[in-house]
Amino acid sequence: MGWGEKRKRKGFRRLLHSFVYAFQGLYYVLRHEQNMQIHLGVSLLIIVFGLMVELSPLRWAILMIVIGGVIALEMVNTAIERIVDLVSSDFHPLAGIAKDVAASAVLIFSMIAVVVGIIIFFEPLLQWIS
Ligand SMILES: Nc1ncnc2c1ncn2[C@@H]1O[C@H](COP(=O)(O)OP(=O)(O)OP(=O)(O)O)[C@@H](O)[C@H]1O
Repeated sequence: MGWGEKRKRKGFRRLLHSFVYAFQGLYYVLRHEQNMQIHLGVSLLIIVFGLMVELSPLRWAILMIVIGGVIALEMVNTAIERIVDLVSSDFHPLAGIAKDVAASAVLIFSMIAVVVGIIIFFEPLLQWIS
């Protein structure tokens, strides 16, 4: 079956394959991207910390959105890096700009995630200590 035929698949099989491809992407970034391993490690620590201080459901929801945002953005960054490498294996200023801008998107969101994390944990941490 050619690539064009595969793309025409419909229904449940297509849905199943979409999940398989998505998990292949997840496996790839987990294996090859050090930043992703760091994000995931930090996220797991924060989740354990959240369980310790017994965050409220609303605080959990915000925390999950922020953690998911950082991880998803890191994946989009990796995808952009690979596409840039595919279309421009030579040095090119535009290739550099594309990678730098994608990386700064992760940076900005990560910095905001830290601020949101401080806001979320501040009160529960004070109560946990006292
Ligand atoms: N083809 C290119 N042309 C010009 N500059 C590039 C090119 N490729 C990378 N760069 C510059 O080098 C920086 C690092 O690129 P690289 O592909 O190593 O990204 P990285 O974030 O280190 O990737 P990884 O997460 O896979 O280690 C880019 O942000 C960009 O400034």
